[in-house]
Amino acid sequence: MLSGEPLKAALANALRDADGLGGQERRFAALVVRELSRHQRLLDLASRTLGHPPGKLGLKEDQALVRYALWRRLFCGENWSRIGPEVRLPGPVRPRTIKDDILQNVVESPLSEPPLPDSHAERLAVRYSFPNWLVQKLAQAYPEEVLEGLLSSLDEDPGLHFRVRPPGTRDAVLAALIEEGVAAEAVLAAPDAVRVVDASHRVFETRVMKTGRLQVQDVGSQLISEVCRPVGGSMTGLTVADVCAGAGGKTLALADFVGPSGKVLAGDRSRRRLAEARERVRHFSLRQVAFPQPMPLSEADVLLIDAPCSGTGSLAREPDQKWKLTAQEISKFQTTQSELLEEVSRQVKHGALVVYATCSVLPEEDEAVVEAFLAKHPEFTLEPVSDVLGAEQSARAVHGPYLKALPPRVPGGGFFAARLRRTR
Ligand SMILES: C[S@@+](CC[C@H](N)C(=O)[O-])C[C@H]1O[C@@H](n2cnc3c(N)ncnc32)[C@H](O)[C@@H]1O
Repeated sequence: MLSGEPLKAALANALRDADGLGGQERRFAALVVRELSRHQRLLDLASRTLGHPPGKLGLKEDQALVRYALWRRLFCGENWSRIGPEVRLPGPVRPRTIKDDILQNVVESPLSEPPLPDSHAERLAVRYSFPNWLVQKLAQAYPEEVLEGLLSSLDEDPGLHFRVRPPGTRDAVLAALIEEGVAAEAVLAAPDAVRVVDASHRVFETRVMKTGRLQVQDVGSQLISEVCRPVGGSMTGLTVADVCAGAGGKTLALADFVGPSGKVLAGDRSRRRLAEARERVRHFSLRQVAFPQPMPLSEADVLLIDAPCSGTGSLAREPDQKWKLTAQEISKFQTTQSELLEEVSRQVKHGALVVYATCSVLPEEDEAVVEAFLAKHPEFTLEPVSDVLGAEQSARAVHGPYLKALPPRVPGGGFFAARLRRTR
């Protein structure tokens, strides 16, 4: 976990091998690991002002312990006046060289205000624990009030959101959840989105969940499937190609939209992710989904390119990516995105709709890719996403012709989508 592999995978591996941990302990461990990565910059600054600069601590484990103690102190809102038993415990599973009196000092010494950087962007980067270069990029893209809301949302646990199935049954699903004693509410930013208020995870044990009436899915991600709809709304019977289906998150929604008389063709470069998608499709018994190789793209009425991207809109869920991403990688993503759009567009039939989408909040992977494509392809026309979104969703998530679902107005992660129609 401390060796630099993606946190999500490292955590899944570590928890799989951790015999003897109960569900609550597993959830706590996962929460803490994400929190320490999320607030890393601020925690390390506090550690430095207390005289324990991160680089000077003996082991990575020591640094993790100091971060943990400071996280409890700064973020847990309790009277944290002594080292907690979970930190003090010795043992082979927790190697460390740091002494208890140093940890005691970390949790007891008065914390002075650190000197604030001169630049506004850098102050935000410290406050919300982001690298400077990334905040500088975002500051060029967003006005100040949007920027601060976005950074503060991406610096918080986004919580769990669900999509109700079949589409349009939100009230009935909410009532059924309440009947089973799980408090949940509608999220107005997407027509089928709900948030479970009850933090106990009991929702996963409900009949509602077990009968396939809920799918875990971010609200902005749900909006991407919504903008694949034709004007007028109904996708029943259409053929949709989900070109970058990954583990099938949007494939399931698209399959629900087209219904048994329609077809979803799902593909992805990664066999492993596609195997997960197959499994989920089987779980939900969606016979309208096929995984043809190669994909017959010219048959599709709608093609979704949910492109590989920097994931800057998902940093609240995968906070370690803040520290791993580089500006060079972002420009590589941009190249891949443009190439994918080119490749797919060559095979699109006349009248078909291409939806280009990302979970990036950086215009260089979003509008810039679309605008460069349109400049070279007069046979495609940009259609406003507001043509197919309801008034509530448009008010929250539309920016010009594009879908720009940004937290906190749309809770969860940040997402982008554009509708490109082949008109010639
Ligand atoms: C943003 S993820 C897709 C998420 C997925 N649609 C969902 O809703 O869960 C992007 C996907 O693009 C895939 N990918 C990358 N390059 C590709 C290519 N050239 N052709 C097809 N898929 C590609 C990656 O393997 C990854 O699964």
